[in-house]
Amino acid sequence: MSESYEFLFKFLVIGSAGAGKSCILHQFIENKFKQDSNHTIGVEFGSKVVNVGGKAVKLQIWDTAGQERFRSVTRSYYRGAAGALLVYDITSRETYNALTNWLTDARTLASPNIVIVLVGNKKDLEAEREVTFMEASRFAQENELMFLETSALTGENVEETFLKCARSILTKIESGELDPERMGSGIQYGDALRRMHRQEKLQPRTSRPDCAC
Ligand SMILES: Nc1nc2c(ncn2[C@@H]2O[C@H](COP(=O)(O)OP(=O)(O)OP(=O)(O)O)[C@@H](O)[C@H]2O)c(=O)[nH]1
Repeated sequence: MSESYEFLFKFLVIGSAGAGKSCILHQFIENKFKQDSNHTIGVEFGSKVVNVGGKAVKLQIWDTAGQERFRSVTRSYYRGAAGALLVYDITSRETYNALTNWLTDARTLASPNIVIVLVGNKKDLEAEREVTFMEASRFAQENELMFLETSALTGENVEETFLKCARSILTKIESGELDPERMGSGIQYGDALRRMHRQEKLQPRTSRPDCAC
């Protein structure tokens, strides 16, 4: 598959251990459920080119360990992320209660303009649910987050979650709210756009046909 893309966005996947972060990433990239997922040691990486409103966007995704003992390592990956998936497990109130801490880390350590999607995972385990959709939805609203429930097992809403985050970033670039050229924006131009910008810089459009000077 061609690796040609217009933008590259750096994404983080954060949240408590066992929430299903690695399984979500695996489902997104491989289109299948990761059997026997072990705890992530430090950070893992994946990437995929997606179509966002007709534009090819490469998502460079860093899947971080949820375990406390890796916190100092994972924190060093937050810088310069354009988007984040903040994951909890709908069958574990403990992972939901930890969201505020994860959110504080994301907002202080990553780019201040980071786009965050709250993800309630394990939607397939309805009978074991401990956190209602309404409750999490309210939390998302209060904290200006987008919100979706997913199942890494069935694949429900997994791709939609990444696309939702990418779409929001792209909209902000197009409206001028996000500047891809700002250091640490977590956004890079792909080859075609980079060439165009370089050319514009080399050949500034100074001569105007209607100009008498
Ligand atoms: N039923 C169900 N189980 C899931 C789902 N997603 C993950 N799991 C299970 O939850 C457990 C933890 O999943 P992981 O993806 O390893 O969790 P993690 O958030 O990456 O954990 P850390 O790497 O320790 O931070 C595994 O046993 C998975 O099989 C899901 O959507 N549904």
